[in-house]
This record gives sequence, C-alpha cells and structure tokens, in this order.
Amino acid sequence: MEDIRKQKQELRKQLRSAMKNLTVEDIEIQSKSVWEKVFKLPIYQNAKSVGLFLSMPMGEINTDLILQHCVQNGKDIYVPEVGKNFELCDMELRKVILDESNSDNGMFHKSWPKNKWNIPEPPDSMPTDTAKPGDIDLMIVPGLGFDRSCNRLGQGKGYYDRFIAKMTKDGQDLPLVAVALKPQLLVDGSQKIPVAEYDRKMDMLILPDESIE
Ligand SMILES: Nc1nc2c(c(=O)[nH]1)N(C=O)[C@@H](CNc1ccc(C(=O)N[C@@H](CCC(=O)O)C(=O)O)cc1)CN2
Ligand SMILES: Nc1ncnc2c1ncn2[C@@H]1O[C@H](COP(=O)(O)OP(=O)(O)OP(=O)(O)O)[C@@H](O)[C@H]1O
Repeated sequence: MEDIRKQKQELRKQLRSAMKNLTVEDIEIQSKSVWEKVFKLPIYQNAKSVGLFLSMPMGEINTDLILQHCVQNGKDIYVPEVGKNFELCDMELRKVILDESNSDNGMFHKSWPKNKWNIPEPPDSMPTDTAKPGDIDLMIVPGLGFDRSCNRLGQGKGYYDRFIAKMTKDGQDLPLVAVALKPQLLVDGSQKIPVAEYDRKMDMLILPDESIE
C-alpha cells in the first residue's frame, strides 16, 4: 500500500517533467486532435450534459474547444469546484448557468476567479446547481498519466476518485472518457500505472492519434 503511493509519487514526477517539454503550440495542436475525436463519439453526441474541467494554464490538455462545442450544441456543462477545506479534497461539479450576454461562446470562464492551482472556478454570483448522481451523461476526465489498460494517475489528491465514488454509489452509471496528450500515455510495455483498490478504470482514453477502450 505504502509502496503504491511511492510508485505513484515517482511516476507523477516523471510525467510532470515530460509535460513541461511541451510548447504552447504542441498543446494547442494535440488538444485539437483529441477534441475532434471526442466530437465524433456517439456517447458525446448523445450526451445532454457533460462533466468537464477548466484547464490549467500549462501542462494539461486545453479544454477551450470542447467548452465552445458544448455551448454551441446546447449541452449542459458541469465544472469542478473544490471545497474551501483543501485538506478534505472534496469536489463538486456545478452546472454552468450563464446570462444572455455571454452565453454564445465557451469563453465564460476567462473572467472567473482562480483557485490555488490557477484553475478558474464558478463565481459566487452564479446560481448554484450541483450535480447529483444521474445528472451527468458523460464525464470527461483529466489526468497526469494513463496506461493501455485505461488506468489513470491523477494529480495526487484523490478529487476525481472521491467524486466518481460519490456519483456511482447507488449503482448509478457514470461513463468516463479520459483525455490526454501524447507524453501522458505510458508506452513502454513494462510500465504500468500503479493501481489502488479505490481507483476506477476509465471506460475510454482519447489521445491525439489513438483511442483506447
Ligand atoms: N483542470 C483541472 N481541474 C481540476 C483538476 C485537474 O486535474 N485539472 N483536478 C483533479 O484532481 C482537481 C484539482 N486538483 C489538483 C490537485 C493538485 C494539483 C497540483 O498541481 N498539485 C501540486 C503538485 C505538487 C506535488 O504534490 O508534487 C502543486 O500544487 O503543484 C492540481 C490540481 C479539480 N480541478
Ligand atoms: N473514494 C475515496 N474515498 C476516500 N479516499 C480516497 C478515495 N479515493 C482516493 N482516496 C484517497 O485520496 C488520496 C489520493 O489518491 P491518489 O493518489 O490515487 O489520487 P489521484 O487519483 O492521483 O488524484 P485525483 O483524483 O485528484 O486526480 C489517497 O490518499 C487515497 O487514499
């Protein structure tokens, strides 16, 4: 158990440094390829509500294109809000409710306040509608690293593990589609994501030039 934590920590270091080598252009081009694949998925096309995330400034896939796509296609968008108590690593997903003045594009978050990781979060002025089990048709999941068996390594706080557990505890389904840039897939066959008992496999992993199920 302690072993798994150490292995995860080591792998995070490796993956964070690999992601640092990506330029802004790399991230832009690879992100576009990933989203074009996602837009073609029936599970995305049929989803009325999508759990998304608002990308960090660097070292992560950029989510602007899918935010725009969801807004333009009339899908409900839910985005993370982490609890004020950072020790608890509790996260909710809140429905994005926009007023008419800025509802025509996916850039609504540009003016939102940022949390300690520079991730935009819903402002207090937005009406609160928090996702309950069954509210989200498709969850798009970020991560630091993945392997070919759809195992995921996150940022290390367990926010997504806990959230997924909370949303599925009464047997509710929550389809999980992970998205990642090229350096985030472990390609060396001998390298695997260490898995603990609470880690849930992704249903699908979308990369710039391949999809894994
Ligand atoms: N865009 C985005 N939003 C998200 C997540 C995410 O992965 N991506 N999260 C997914 O969980 C949650 C936020 N969790 C995060 C947890 C840690 C760090 C982070 O950068 N942590 C340390 C790394 C240092 C270390 O421990 O080695 C840092 O502060 O630099 C970032 C996000 C909710 N929102
Ligand atoms: N469902 C859960 N209930 C309670 N604690 C959990 C749960 N899932 C994970 N944890 C705890 O969260 C901590 C971080 O877990 P882990 O290292 O797997 O995070 P991660 O999946 O990489 O991060 P994240 O989900 O935030 O992207 C661990 O100490 C773990 O025990």
